Amino acid sequence: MSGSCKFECVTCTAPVNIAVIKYWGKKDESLILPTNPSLSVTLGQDELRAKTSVAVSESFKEDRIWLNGREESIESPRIQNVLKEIRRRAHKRSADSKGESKLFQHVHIVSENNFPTAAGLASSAAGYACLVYSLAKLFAVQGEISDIARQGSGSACRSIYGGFVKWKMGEREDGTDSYAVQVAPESHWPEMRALILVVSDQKKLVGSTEGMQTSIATSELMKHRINLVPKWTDEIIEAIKQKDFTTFAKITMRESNQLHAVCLDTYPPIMYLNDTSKLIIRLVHCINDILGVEKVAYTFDAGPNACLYLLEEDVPRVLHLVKHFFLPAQSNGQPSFVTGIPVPESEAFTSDISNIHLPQSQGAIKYVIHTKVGPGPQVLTDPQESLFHEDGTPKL
Ligand SMILES: Nc1ncnc2c1ncn2[C@@H]1O[C@H](COP(=O)(O)OP(=O)(O)OP(=O)(O)O)[C@@H](O)[C@H]1O
Ligand SMILES: C[C@@](O)(CCOP(=O)(O)OP(=O)(O)O)CC(=O)O
Repeated sequence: MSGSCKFECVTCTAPVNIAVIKYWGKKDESLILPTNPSLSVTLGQDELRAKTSVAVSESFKEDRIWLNGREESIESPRIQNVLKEIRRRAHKRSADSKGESKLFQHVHIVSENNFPTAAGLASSAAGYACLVYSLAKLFAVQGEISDIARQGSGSACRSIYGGFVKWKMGEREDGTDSYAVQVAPESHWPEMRALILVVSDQKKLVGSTEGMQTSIATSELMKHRINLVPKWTDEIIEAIKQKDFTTFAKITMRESNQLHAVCLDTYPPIMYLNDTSKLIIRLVHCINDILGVEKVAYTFDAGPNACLYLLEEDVPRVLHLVKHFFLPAQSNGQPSFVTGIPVPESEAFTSDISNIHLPQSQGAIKYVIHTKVGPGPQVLTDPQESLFHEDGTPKL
């Protein structure tokens, strides 16, 4: 527990995850139960993380939430579902110990992301995982909590664990068997890297929630996908266990392409990929052709930003090409084009460039985040880290 405020409070961080087998479709909208299993890689929190402080006090008159410096409505059904479920489990746990007064107090929540919110960078996953993890610490809720995060935003359940994480679809109608499990820890494949190519950090036109609803309602291809995905999930888990990058990459790319084919098959069609996304896809295939084997994989969520998975040894060479084709002519106001883990200066891969026949698209990628596989949520014990002042008011 942080001692930074006289109110009882806890501060935690939680990571983003980017799926290689995507969740797309719900069979139960309110419990958030998926139509297929999914699998993701949890990314490093130095580069991408949500941070949340939660506090209880007798003096709080109502539940409240501040996100990125602004008060938001606490009435959002998803936040309400999360709060209700945490309190229900905390009450159950304390039933034998005459209950605790804090269970009857109101909660204040302050959260911020160190990257753009609602811009296709999985802020909802990190945000809800952080909220649930922090509340569980505050109210001493033990056991599985990824199923609570799932009720905030489906993909958030996978951010409760580090490394490589599967969200089990589950079969029960009450959703009790639909939760996340770690397939391999972050230490399993230390060479694995991710490059997030930020094409746009604007809010997307069709959110994931709405997009997948329309796909389920209208796409014929979706039925084929739902049957195929469990097999791909098993195969990619085996590839991760064996550290077989080629198989990992092939499944990742084909799976992403299939998701976006389903989006196009949705009526009216949804187009998350833009011209830059398509150039990135072509560049990755050119690089893999030059290298003679799949050394880089792309995957796209519900937006134009690419996540490239690759091994550490290939990062300088790939970044050199990304810069050649996409580096802005002038600084975009970004301190540097590549942020995150430092990359050693590359040799000049000039022959690569002459072998790739693609147009240069200067400035089409705004910036790149270089990160690796990371751990799950963390508790911050340093009182300085709290997002509350000592008098219990939020630091805004
Ligand atoms: N730190 C946070 N704490 C609580 N809720 C958050 C936090 N960050 C984001 N959210 C919630 O998630 C919403 C954004 O989710 P949305 O799905 O639109 O974007 P995204 O997660 O960034 O993109 P995508 O899901 O396509 O990767 C916010 O409006 C807010 O409700
Ligand atoms: C394309 C995706 O990123 C979709 C994520 O969808 P959300 O988890 O944001 O959807 P809701 O459950 O409705 O909140 C794929 C994935 O992360 O698996």
